Amino acid sequence: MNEMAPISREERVEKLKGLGCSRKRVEDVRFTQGKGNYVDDLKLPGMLHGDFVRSPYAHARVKSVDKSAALALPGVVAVLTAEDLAPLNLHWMPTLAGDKQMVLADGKVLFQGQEVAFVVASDRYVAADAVDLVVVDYEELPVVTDPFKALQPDAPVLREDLQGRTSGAHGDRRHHNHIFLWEAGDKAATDEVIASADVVAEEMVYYHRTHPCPLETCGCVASMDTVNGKLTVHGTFQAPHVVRTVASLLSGIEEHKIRVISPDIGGGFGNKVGVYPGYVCSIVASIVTGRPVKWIEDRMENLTATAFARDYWMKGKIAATKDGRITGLSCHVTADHGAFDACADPSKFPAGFFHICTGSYDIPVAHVGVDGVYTNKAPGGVAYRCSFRVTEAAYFIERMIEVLAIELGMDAAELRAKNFIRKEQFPYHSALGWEYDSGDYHTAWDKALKAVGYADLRKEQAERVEAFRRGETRKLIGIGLTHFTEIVGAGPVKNCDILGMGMFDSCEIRIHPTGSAVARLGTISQGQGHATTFAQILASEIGLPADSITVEEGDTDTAPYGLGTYGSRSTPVAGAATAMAGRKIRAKAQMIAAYLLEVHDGDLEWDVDRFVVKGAPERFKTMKEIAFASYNQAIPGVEPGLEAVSYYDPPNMTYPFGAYVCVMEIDVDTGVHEIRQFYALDDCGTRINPMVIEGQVHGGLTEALAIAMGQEIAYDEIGNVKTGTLMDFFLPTAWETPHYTTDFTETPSPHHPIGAKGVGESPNVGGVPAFSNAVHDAFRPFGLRQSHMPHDHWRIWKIARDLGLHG
Ligand code: PCD
Ligand SMILES: [Cu+]
Repeated sequence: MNEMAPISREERVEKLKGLGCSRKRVEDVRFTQGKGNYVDDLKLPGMLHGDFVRSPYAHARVKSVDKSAALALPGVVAVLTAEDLAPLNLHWMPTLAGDKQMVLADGKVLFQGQEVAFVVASDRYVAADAVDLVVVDYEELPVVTDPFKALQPDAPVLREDLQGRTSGAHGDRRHHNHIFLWEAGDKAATDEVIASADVVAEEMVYYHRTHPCPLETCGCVASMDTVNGKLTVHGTFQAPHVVRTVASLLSGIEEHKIRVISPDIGGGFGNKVGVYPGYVCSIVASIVTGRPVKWIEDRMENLTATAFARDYWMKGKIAATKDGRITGLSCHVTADHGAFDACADPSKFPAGFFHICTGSYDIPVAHVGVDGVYTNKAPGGVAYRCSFRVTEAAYFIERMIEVLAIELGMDAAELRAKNFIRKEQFPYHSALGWEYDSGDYHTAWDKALKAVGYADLRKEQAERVEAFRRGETRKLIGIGLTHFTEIVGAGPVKNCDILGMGMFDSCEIRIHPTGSAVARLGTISQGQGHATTFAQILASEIGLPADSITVEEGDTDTAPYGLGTYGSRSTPVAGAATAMAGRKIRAKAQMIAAYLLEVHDGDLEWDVDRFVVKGAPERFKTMKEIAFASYNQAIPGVEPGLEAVSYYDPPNMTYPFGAYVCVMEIDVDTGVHEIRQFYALDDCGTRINPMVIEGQVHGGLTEALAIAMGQEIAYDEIGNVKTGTLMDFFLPTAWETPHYTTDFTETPSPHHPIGAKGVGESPNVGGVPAFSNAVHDAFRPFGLRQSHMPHDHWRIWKIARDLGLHG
């Protein structure tokens, strides 16, 4: 009797664990029990191991490579150099930015750690020993690590392969180390406003070079089945389908004969978007030897040779009226791209989406110009938890606002509120060409200031300064404010492509007869929890419990084509595809239900997990019943089965935003800081899983803490990487990580089928300026305007010293 008792509507909703539910992450059962399956766990019969000979020099001519001693070592199967790859035309490869990059040193090396030869051996240790036996004769060349010096007339020529070329993939080159000048906005109008403004604040804002440093380094296993002609590559790929297409174009192997699999990934953070020489060499080595070849980086290789992030010198001018209305903004960026332009940005945007740098403010005119420059540093320029240079943009504008507030003698919170784009201005067209889809900045800002007790904090800070001046304390208080606007979810295809591949995404759903399902997407989780959250979107759309839906990603033989996961695009693009595919399922289910209930389609309405006859609630068919009928009952005019696929090209990007406040205590004598409070309000539109969002925010804030307070990839004058190990490269642990208070407002995206915006990147975009502004704010009463990150203890101590605070 009891099991037949109808359950309430609320109970049915709850059972689905759909949108808005803090459903526990289904992935964690395997991750917390050591059952994850990462690329280095893969062991194939007869598998060989590859390892690189790397350049110790940042710039040198390679006069000869002698591999005889290495080849003589028992267990060594092959040693590849550029000469071996040249006949296959694989000694250079295209980069994501329209440049090309050496796979193995071809005549010279251009950065420390560059790949010179690839040793293949029966085990990893033999390979490493053989690396030491390869004798390379180098002739050192002058090194440039400073992008400004690289542009001087007498700077050494880095890219001899480009000599005489006056234009590149992104237009004119005006110097042998110049890559491009990219511009947006109205220069003449901006210059005019700045020239005649009441107040102009000018500053050089540097966002230093850093590195995503995922816990799992990059790697792959390439396996050529010479009998069937099929190549399988397992690897740490954030965009498996793109890797397949590129591998096909480069190797000439037909795309259906290539299978790319991203297994579990131990963090990506943008580091695993690009194509690395290790992938190409492993594939070639597998084809040559007919055996599987594994290549896995060590930590130093990852930090010194794979994609770095940032390295933007941003010279800004911001103009305002006396009472604090911003009237114009200009920015010129000198962007250090390293030895090859391998930035991961949509083709049309060599500076990514940097021109979101007007931020959350209604700025009538603006102009940006970005000069890309070659130096003797590692190539890359990936996101690292920012969609395509948005972190740089947010840091720039949030610093400029602070500097302007100093210039105006105005409170920085008030200055922000005065210039926010107002709610009724959305959709808002920015001076640099974006259409912000939605936002409600004042509500978020007021909520944040109220939550932290802003007025009281300012009072406490002022009292502390007085006490400091009286010699009663050596600690200052800094209040770091940030209001950021993100831009995530590339496409649309008409604006955004990578190597000509349009940035849509996809979802394919197959409902099984008993009412469970599998959904496959073109994206790939690296820890974000897609298997949990995408099932929730679907549960709400099709009325089957999330627990009955398996989400699969990362196998190009089974998943529909998609552009992968980075730039917080999975929710805005693949998440939308998931909802749309779900709606197709529901449309077919409605036809089936109408037949079963002997009514017209239009007489049915959807109710949580079933179709109900309007006005007759006792007559319904559940999704589970419909699924069974779809396979097992002949329905006139309807094909058997219940499947759908959606390829979704978003009409616009989504614009998440947030308001962050960091309260920091700084010891003037030691430079040691303590974060007393960190409040983060995020608005990512409709929230799929609040717990996953909170986890994303905690992770992103901790990366922001790292970047702002200590993490950097630093070079000395001759191009040695000074921070190539975790002894020197700051990676915060629970010890350094403060407590975070998270909060939210919910402003749905008007164009996304469920109103969701991305969130994964936001905490980094907003976090870095919040931490950095707190440091600056502590010393503001003593005359500090701008000081470069990272703010490690030594640099903070130096600020205090330079301001004369050490007595
Ligand atoms: N509204 C909403 C949104 C979102 N979400 C969720 O959250 C997450 C995220 O999302 P998104 O934002 O969309 O993103 P995606 O695409 O998925 O991802 C990406 C990101 O993600 C982040 N996070 C993370 N986490 C982890 N764990 N790991 C990793 O690696 C990572 N990474 C990082 C990065 S860096 Mo780049 O690449 O740089 O560009 S970008 C990035 C997922 O799960 C989702 O679903 C929800 O729930 N809701
Ligand atoms: Cu990004």
